[in-house]
Amino acid sequence: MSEGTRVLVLNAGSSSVKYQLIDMLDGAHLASGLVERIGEPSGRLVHTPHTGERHETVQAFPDHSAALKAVAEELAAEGLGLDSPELAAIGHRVVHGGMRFTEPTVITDEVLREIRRLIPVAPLHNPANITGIEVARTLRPDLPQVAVFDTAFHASMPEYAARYAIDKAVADEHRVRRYGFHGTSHQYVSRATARLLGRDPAEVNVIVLHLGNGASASAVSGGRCVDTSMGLTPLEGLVMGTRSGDIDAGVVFHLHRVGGLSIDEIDDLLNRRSGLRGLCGDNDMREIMRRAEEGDADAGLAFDSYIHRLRKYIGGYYAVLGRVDAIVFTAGVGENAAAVRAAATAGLEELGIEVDPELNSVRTGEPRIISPEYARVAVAVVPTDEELEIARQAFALVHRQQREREESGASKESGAPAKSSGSTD
Ligand SMILES: Nc1ncnc2c1ncn2[C@@H]1O[C@H](COP(=O)(O)OP(=O)(O)O)[C@@H](O)[C@H]1O
Ligand SMILES: CC(=O)OP(=O)(O)O
Ligand SMILES: [Mg+2]
Repeated sequence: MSEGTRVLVLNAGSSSVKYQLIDMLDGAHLASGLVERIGEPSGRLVHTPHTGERHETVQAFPDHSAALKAVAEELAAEGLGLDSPELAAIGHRVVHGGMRFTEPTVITDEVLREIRRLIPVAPLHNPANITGIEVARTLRPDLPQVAVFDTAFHASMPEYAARYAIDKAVADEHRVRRYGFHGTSHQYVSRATARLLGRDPAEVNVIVLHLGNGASASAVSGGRCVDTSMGLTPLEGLVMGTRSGDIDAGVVFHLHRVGGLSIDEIDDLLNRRSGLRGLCGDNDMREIMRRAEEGDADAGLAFDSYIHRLRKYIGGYYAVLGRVDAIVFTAGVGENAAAVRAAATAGLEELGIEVDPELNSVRTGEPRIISPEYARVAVAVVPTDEELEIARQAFALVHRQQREREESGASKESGAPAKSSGSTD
């Protein structure tokens, strides 16, 4: 076991890899970066060292393996290579953990098989996560590789929120239930919001709106998730960049029977050609707001549909929680789009929800409250840091296992019965 204090976190997406190297002694981000457009003729690696200038490399990255090797070289050039004895673990974001993985887990061959088995319920995400794990294992086979699951935080949802109202036997046989995603972000942001309010997370009720490319809402009560908008797959819920969110399941039958589309075509339609992109051709909120401002009707409708769905979830989770202490916006759109925050909360004064236009327009990377002081519900913007949360959880697990091994070694030497390894697999 290494004495290292650093964790490399990999968040491998379908065509990108985000990474961060974090020192757990002080939480310092030693380096971070992003490889984009993997598999395309022209890719891009943006690397940001702890000190010094961020720099870009434009070149083709034919696959995830090439991308991760380039990341390893960037880190090595700064003396932060993957061969460093200071690395304690590599933490991986894994999107779907199914029923089984509700805790951070050291990745064995068997764990990897289970993550692979879950590909059909996270087709955009789990395959990339697996590639990241496989490449990292070949680069550092001796290091613990830890999976932190997007679904884990939502495992606390009560059955009545997690169940679909369908035949129980069919649901059980195929493990059809609502799992929820972006859990690492919802967990991190809900806690950070409690801190921002100067309150104990165990006391506060928060509605978290994670609005990135994928988007989800959650209702968090006393630090535990009680409902979330994504379901069996990351398709349910809010209107997203390219995903439809909530839809009548009858649309699928209709498109198949009457429209003649195959199931795979409908899958592609709802996951990749719907949401904002489906409504107006663009999936970047910046571009949509610009077009809407210029009077483009499709962009205007896309924006309004996005906001309408968001408001339905705010209202729904208000009722689920009964009392709301804070509504918090996070991820690319939530952190940056003041117009989305203003529109999502407009006219809700009767519910104690109000946003101060001046506070809302401040641009900073710091967690902040944007509601007036007198408002009953605090409205906040809290930048998410999934990578830091993954690093914390991976490091804590590796340490716990090391301590348990040491204790069991000591008890064997003293002749006392050994404790179990406490592995979470
Ligand atoms: N200044 C901005 N204004 C509005 N939207 C923004 C801004 N910056 C980023 N975004 C939106 O954030 C999205 C990406 O969010 P992010 O959380 O990085 O997504 P993901 O992690 O899912 O890739 C982009 O698609 C873009 O629409
Ligand atoms: C689960 C999910 O939607 O993730 P992302 O936002 O990274 O696509
Ligand atoms: Mg994200």
